Amino acid sequence: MGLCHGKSIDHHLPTQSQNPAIPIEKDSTTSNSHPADKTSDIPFYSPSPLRSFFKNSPANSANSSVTSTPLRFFKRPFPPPSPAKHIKSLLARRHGSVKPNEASIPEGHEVVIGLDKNFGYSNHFVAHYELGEEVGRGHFGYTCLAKGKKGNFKAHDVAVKVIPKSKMSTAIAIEDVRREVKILRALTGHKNLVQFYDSYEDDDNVYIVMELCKGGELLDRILSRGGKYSEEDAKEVMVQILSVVAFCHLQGVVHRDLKPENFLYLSKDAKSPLKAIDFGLSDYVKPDERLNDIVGSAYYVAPEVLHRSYGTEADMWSIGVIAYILLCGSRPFWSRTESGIFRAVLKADPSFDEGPWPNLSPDALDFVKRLLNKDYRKRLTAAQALSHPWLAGHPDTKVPLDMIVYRQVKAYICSSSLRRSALGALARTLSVSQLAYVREQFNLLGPNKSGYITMQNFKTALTKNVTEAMKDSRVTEYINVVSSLQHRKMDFEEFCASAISVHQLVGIQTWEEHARSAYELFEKDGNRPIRIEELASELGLSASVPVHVVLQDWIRHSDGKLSFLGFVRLVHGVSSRTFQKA
Ligand SMILES: Nc1ncnc2c1ncn2[C@@H]1O[C@H](COP(=O)(O)OP(=O)(O)OP(=O)(O)O)[C@@H](O)[C@H]1O
Ligand SMILES: [Ca+2]
Ligand SMILES: [Ca+2]
Repeated sequence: MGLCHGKSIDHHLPTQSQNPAIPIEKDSTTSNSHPADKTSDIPFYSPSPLRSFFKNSPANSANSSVTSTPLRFFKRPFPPPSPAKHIKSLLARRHGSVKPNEASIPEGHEVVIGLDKNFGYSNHFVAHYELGEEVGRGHFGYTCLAKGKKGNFKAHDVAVKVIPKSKMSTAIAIEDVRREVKILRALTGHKNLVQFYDSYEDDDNVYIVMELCKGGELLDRILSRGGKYSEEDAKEVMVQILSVVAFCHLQGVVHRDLKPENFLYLSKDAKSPLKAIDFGLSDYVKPDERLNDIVGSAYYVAPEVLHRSYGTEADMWSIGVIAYILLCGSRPFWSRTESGIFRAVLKADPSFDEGPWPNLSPDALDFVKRLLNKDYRKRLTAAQALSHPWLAGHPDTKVPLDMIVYRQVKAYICSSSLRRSALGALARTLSVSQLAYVREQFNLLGPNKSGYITMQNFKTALTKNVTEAMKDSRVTEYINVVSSLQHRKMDFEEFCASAISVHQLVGIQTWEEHARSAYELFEKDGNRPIRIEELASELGLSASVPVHVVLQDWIRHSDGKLSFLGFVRLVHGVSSRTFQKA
């Protein structure tokens, strides 16, 4: 669990102004000298031994003379954040009385009565594997090398994450481990996801056996380059992260702890694939569902997670933070204390003024900004991010099906004819390149020879992508219910109107122009005189809404047709709840 205690870049990036020649390795001065850093002298927080793989690498030695580390690294030292205040208490609630500095207490120290710590996994770990040296540690688990003794894995090297049962002192902590194994087991078959092999248990531990990643953490590579990537190298990383996250989201799984420590390279090779690990905080989420528990790592946590209402978009924020770090080498939201970081996440805009941002491509800037949008509705989804012009030309970019499209289309079908025609006008203002992602999604849905799709196509397309996780997350069930409601055909033009997200369009620079030209088109063949009562009923507003008050500006007094404001509000989509909230 990486809440605020994950290894931070601070531990490893000494400030050049203090000591320009310090190679990037474990920095004992920063980690031990700061009084707030209670984690620094804890065995669980020592840097992963995998770092030693890098010690003699050319990238690492070259780094000792790095001069291009961005300004923010020079200006102030990066003491680790102080232990969490309110978030720390949430962590404690989740994991009982476990405090970071108790993380290495021998098994059996905490006696918790009444918790069922039987997972139903095989008891024969020792018969199957020979445990070797430790290769990494996290908050509640440590990972060892192991060799198979028999069966398919005989003489094969694997990684085993060992999670001591003594650390599972609440039902939630036990459930987290159960879910971690279940999700890892279910999410098979993506090349950027660590391959799960098996799970075991004995009286003391749970053992998760998986593919061994020998290439170290992404964090190590970032550090070994002085924290800055060229755009091309950053793209390489981003495409892989987005690809696996788009896959998880389609399966109805939100990772909730995306950070450079949780991506490992399979080998030390420069071209090695990157693998997502650590599904310890992951959860299932249906397309319309909102989660509310605050989990994650402080630097990477999305604002809506702190507001306790979030979905898969929270992962996209974390990816935005990773992208920002890759491209400029410093964190977008930084403070000395954890509560300060949260304040920054909620209120501050990341800086794009200092070097190297002015020299980066406008596409790179736009990409990062559209991930670090505080309004989760305006943020890119993983599939959209893969279609973003910054990555679109990349050879490994393969855009998968995006559940947001399903959500949009469903909302469109349930909308009034007035709104559908307004959305149609808006879609007609978008260029072919702006609609490239919608076109890709349409093709993925497999239109028939005449170029039409129905909701049934969503079901068929999803079935092609189904894993156990999709069943566990009940995404399939959700699709089944809705597809039985609607069999209407839709051509590409109508699909565009239905699939575009107005909230996301508002986030682009040219929104105002689109809205104006769409209104002109709507004026020509969609706008008509409408009474307030009729409008209210088209919008499906309940009787409790004072329609003459809230809708009066929606109608143009000169001719009784929809005003520009009414048009804009209409395309956003409204419900009685919108007005009750206002
Ligand atoms: N498949 C693997 N191959 C090699 N090393 C691994 C593997 N899985 C995990 N590790 C190492 O073990 C470390 C801890 O694993 P993991 O992040 O899953 O543990 P955790 O206790 O859940 O961590 P956290 O404190 O971030 O929640 C990783 O950071 C990594 O260095
Ligand atoms: Ca974890
Ligand atoms: Ca981890």
